[in-house]
Amino acid sequence: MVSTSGSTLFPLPLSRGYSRSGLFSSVIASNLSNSWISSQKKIVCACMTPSRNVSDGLSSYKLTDSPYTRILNSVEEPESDSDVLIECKNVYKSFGEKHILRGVSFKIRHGEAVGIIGPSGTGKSTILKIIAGLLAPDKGEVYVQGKKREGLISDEEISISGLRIGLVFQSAALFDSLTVRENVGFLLYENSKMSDEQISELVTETLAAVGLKGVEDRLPSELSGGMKKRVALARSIIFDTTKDTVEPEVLLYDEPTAGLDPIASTVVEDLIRSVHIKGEDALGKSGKVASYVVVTHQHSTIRRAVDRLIFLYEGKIVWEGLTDEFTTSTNPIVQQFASGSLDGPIKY
Ligand SMILES: Nc1ncnc2c1ncn2[C@@H]1O[C@H](COP(=O)(O)OP(=O)(O)OP(=O)(O)O)[C@@H](O)[C@H]1O
Repeated sequence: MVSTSGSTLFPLPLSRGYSRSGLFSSVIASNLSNSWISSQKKIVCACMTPSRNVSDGLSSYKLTDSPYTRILNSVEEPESDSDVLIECKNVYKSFGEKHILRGVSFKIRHGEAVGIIGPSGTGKSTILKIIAGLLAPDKGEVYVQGKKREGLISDEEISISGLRIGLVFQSAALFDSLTVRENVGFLLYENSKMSDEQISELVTETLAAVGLKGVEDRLPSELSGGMKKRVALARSIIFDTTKDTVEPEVLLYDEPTAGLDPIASTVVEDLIRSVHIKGEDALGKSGKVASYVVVTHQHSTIRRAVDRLIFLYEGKIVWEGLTDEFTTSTNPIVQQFASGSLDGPIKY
């Protein structure tokens, strides 16, 4: 996980010299290291994996509105890549002597809900950070809407790609000394021309969309773990309503249900669905998130929140398929992982 001293948010073009009060600047300074701040300008990214069952052969795809509905019982990918938001091509990443990613390739298409699963330490969070532009691959490329990303995230890239990429961290990573309203509206307070009243209204509306009411003036310490995750989600889906166009958005969730009880997990899983363009939020409006990628270990999250899975093991994709196919796969790695057995190719 990205270490942020318990405080961070995405997407985040951090303050560019303008701050409507000293409050946010001082909070950032007290919460985040300079190197972290300078690395967090803004995320623009979207990856989607073609549903390909590497070891089992591709089974039927049933995704409604998916390009894969056209290629039932075929290992071929859709002919057109016009809906590909993010592509990772042969990505390698090492940390010192540890070779974490060893040639990872996949695409994320518009409208997809993708899960990345696999044993601990196989590089799932690392691939999210590479997609988000927080880490650079040692080798290989990341394409955002067909445009190759050079280096890490930058302001230039934002305007070129026109795709907003949000990363929702495992810990809700809220600013402890800011209220819920200030946390959710943070980017708008820092970067938009919206008035405080407009932002406050929008924050209330966005919180309602994730099923939270009357918590605007609370501090994060006054919220339960599940509520904090919902606040973090609200923060990642709030948009500047004074802009003419709303950028398409890809959200990357890193273990969004880790540490939650089963019911709180269900709430968060449904929330993830509801803010997707195929879902409907608590206010009955369709969601704005074009595609999302979830890294998770939770079976309930796999079943409930994603349509397609990518299985990462020892730095490579060893299996891809629909969520339904996960438990019936004949791939011994997948079978062992799905059953939680100690016997099998995965060694601990
Ligand atoms: N910045 C870093 N410096 C050194 N090693 C790192 C760094 N980031 C990750 N690693 C190492 O890379 C490996 C993969 O980490 P990563 O967090 O991507 O795994 P993961 O699959 O998400 O694991 P988990 O399921 O346990 O969260 C781990 O061994 C981790 O210690």
